[in-house]
Amino acid sequence: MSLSVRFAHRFGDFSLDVAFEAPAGVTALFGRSGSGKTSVINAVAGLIRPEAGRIQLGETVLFDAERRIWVPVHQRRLGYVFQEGRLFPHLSVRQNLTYSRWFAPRRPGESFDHVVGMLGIDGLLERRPAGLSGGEKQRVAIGRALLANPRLLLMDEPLAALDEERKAEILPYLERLRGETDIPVLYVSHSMAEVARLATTLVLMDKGRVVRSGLAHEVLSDPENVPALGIRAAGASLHATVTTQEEDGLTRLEASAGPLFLPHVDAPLGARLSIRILAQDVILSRTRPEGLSALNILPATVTAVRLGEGPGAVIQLRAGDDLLLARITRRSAQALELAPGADCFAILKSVAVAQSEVGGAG
Ligand SMILES: Nc1ncnc2c1ncn2[C@@H]1O[C@H](COP(=O)(O)OP(=O)(O)OP(=O)(O)O)[C@@H](O)[C@H]1O
Repeated sequence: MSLSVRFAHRFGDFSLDVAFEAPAGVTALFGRSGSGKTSVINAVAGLIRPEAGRIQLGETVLFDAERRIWVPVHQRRLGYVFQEGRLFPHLSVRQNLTYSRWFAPRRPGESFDHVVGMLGIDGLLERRPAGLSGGEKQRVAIGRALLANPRLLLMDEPLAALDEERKAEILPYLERLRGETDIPVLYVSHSMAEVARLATTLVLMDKGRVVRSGLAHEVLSDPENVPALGIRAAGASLHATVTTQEEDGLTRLEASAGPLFLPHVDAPLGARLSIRILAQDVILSRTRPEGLSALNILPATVTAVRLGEGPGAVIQLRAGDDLLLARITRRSAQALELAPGADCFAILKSVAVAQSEVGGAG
């Protein structure tokens, strides 16, 4: 099932005019604060009624300004997960999870045991929300939303209230959800690390407009999108398989361009991972460097060069089957004669890759 969104709306001076498709999988809405992400979620949820446009989920038209169609919130069959879990404090986890089923249509949906197992909340069922950690509460909130048998899941900054440790604990469950459900998930976040890990589709927003949308890995690895993403957040993902846990604490992985050594990655041998490499953590050389402390040196070919307004340049490279981005100076780009087709070596410092940047390949 796919969600199709096209609408325009005005709040005072702020005008929102957006169009995008969200297929099954996780569609992340990404953009600066005030770019209109929550307003898009609210229009899809039926909390604001846009002035013009059309919103359709599968065969169901939720809103059509011209045909005066407007399905009210409670009939849209949406699951909504907010920043705070908003669980009922007086009910147990089990009662919180089953509560929404009273209102869900009597249709075979996600089974209770499946959802509880997928989110790892089997051990919490008899507890009250007050005794749960923030990450556990969010997992219960996601479970409750799924058990209402929704046709679309809306998640507005679901991890923003959690510390890094709790975020890291919950991300693998969201990756599982992405793999196991066939309903579209609209996911608002302003954390690029989260978006890069979870999104299958990415909608980049700026000042009430969609700047770019498409497959997440394509949008993220396109140097032309770097200004919209922010230079510090720019980067692309390498796919690699865990091959050895080494004695000195490093994990060896095999990417299609060659071996990679990262600080210990907690994943079984054979696991297929997606590793986000920030553009600012990649150094380029035209010849294979020797006597260098960096362990990760991948042969690559330049596929695109984007010279910035200032002294910087962003280079897109193909390394095996993956695309990488490197942020270097314009001066180095010229000195190294980096142009599409040029062969070079991408040098990645292994300690630069944070654990939060390593996720399951979706
Ligand atoms: N009901 C409303 N009335 C007036 N203005 C509104 C209303 N809802 C949103 N806006 C304005 O629309 C703009 C976009 O807000 P929105 O919350 O959608 O952005 P956002 O990208 O989700 O931001 P953030 O990341 O800070 O949550 C803001 O300028 C906001 O003040």
